Amino acid sequence: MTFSVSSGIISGSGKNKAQKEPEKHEKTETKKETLALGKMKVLFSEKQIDDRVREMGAQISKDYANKQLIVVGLLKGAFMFLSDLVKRITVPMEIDFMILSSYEGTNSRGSVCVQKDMQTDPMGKDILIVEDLIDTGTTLAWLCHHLQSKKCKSVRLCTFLNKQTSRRIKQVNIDYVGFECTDEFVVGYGMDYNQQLRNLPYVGFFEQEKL
Ligand SMILES: O=P(O)(O)OC[C@H]1O[C@H](OP(=O)(O)OP(=O)(O)O)[C@H](O)[C@@H]1O
Ligand code: HPA
Repeated sequence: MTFSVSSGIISGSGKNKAQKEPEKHEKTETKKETLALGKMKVLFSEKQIDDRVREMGAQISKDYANKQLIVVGLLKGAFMFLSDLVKRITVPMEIDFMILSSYEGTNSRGSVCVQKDMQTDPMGKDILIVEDLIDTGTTLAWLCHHLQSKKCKSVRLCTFLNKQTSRRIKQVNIDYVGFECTDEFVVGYGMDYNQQLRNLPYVGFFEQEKL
């Protein structure tokens, strides 16, 4: 697949993402270029995703009968999964969002900061955190710890993808997992490559071309 983007966009500073230095241009206007990112391999199709999300929704509906459910989506990555998932949950709920960002140190990504907090007071509520993927575990480990101080009635974690990776540095208990996922840089269904490709309705990765 070739993917046409402006050099300014593709060279963004996303963590754990392939980095590409912007080309230097004499003129300041953004130059359009076509980047060959390799062939897209589909990991999870729309049909597989739909089937699994329905199953997850049914399970969550059972588990949260008679509870005060607040579904909290972590933006941006979880937006598509959350929107599909809540349609399959049949118990009453509130929906809220957070934006967290983590910083890379020389060896680890330890610090997380809240860019946008949830609007609902979580005290006494049953919180279900909805995430697109867990990689190092930093984001969810930090959030669990953070919510412990908020006197929630319960906190459970739901992730669409659980990456099988040696980069996992924080062990977190995940209550609901959509799919176990190989250690590829995945895109689509909310997940990005330098902020692009979130809109793909399936999950894929770019196969490295053999030399
Ligand atoms: O387990 P971790 O190593 O903490 O990584 C997982 C987080 O990283 C990605 O978010 P990102 O910060 O790229 O933001 P995004 O959701 O806006 O894509 C992903 O969406 C998870 O939230
Ligand atoms: O595989 C990934 N895709 C998108 N964003 C990510 N952040 C960590 N891993 C990934």
